[in-house]
Amino acid sequence: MLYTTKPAAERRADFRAALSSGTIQRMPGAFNPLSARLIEDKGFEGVYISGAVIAADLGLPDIGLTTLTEVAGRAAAISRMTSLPTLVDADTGFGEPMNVARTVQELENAGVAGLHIEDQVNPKRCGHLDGKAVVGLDTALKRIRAAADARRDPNLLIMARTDVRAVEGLEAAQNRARALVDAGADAIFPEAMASLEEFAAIRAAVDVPILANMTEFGKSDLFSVQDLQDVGVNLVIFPVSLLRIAMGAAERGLDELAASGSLKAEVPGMQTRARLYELIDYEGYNAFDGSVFNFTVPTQFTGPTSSTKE
Ligand SMILES: C[C@](O)(C(=O)O)[C@H](CC(=O)O)C(=O)O
Ligand SMILES: [Mg+2]
Repeated sequence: MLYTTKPAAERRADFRAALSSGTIQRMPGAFNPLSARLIEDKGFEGVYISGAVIAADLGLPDIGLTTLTEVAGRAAAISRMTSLPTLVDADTGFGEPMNVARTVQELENAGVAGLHIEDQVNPKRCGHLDGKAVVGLDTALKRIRAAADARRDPNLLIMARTDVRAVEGLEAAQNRARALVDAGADAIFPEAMASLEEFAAIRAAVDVPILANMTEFGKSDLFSVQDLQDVGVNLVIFPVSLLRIAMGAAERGLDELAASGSLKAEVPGMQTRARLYELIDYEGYNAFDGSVFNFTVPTQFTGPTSSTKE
């Protein structure tokens, strides 16, 4: 009930340990707080909180229009739903290095295990689109130094994302990754890698954990978790995937409703009422107050609640 009882400090310590375990950490992006619950229930190791998803959810393009308050609110709402570590996308840090310091403290307050700050200029864009621009090395390093100095929990993971690969090439990305680690980055997110060999090159350049971004319709092929682990990647995100899947299903459902006037044909593909209540732990609330769950869920169409569980 009311979800995680594990303090954020413990989730951060867990994340640090997992990243040095040698086993790749799989972090699908939660497109809302409830989907974080699903990610945990299905046995994944962590939850990603995507800036692109927060923006899309607000009906905005992912070009740095969302505010720190919106991102921190969403990060808190998702982080409280899971005992897994959460990693949040802090875009360019929401301003100058001083703003980056405040960003880190607000996101730390939100209970995340880690955050990433990128070296794009503002207005930024999806890292897998053409026409990006990056800030100079000096500004990029200042952002990361400010971030590392601002945290109060030493286990809060400060990840530096570099978008340099698509702008200046792989060698420049390796050099920038090294400099970002020297400036205090605990991990590196090399954006828009073109191949597994490129991930291996970043792996060879730094000795901190590295992330692979398996976003669909982007510049990287969708490598398997095993392939990424084999080239030394420590965590992989599927940032927008669940939103894309859910929106795809919503479109198909609306088409069906418009065409036939009923959603009856869609019901077998829907999450059942019983499964929804299981995920939100309705019964846990009932144990607290017996008057909240004094009904039975109709069995019509409910099916097994955990049919996909092992
Ligand atoms: C990872 C990312 O920063 C995000 O906001 O989720 C995006 C994902 C996307 O737009 O596909 C990115 O810039 O790669
Ligand atoms: Mg982003």
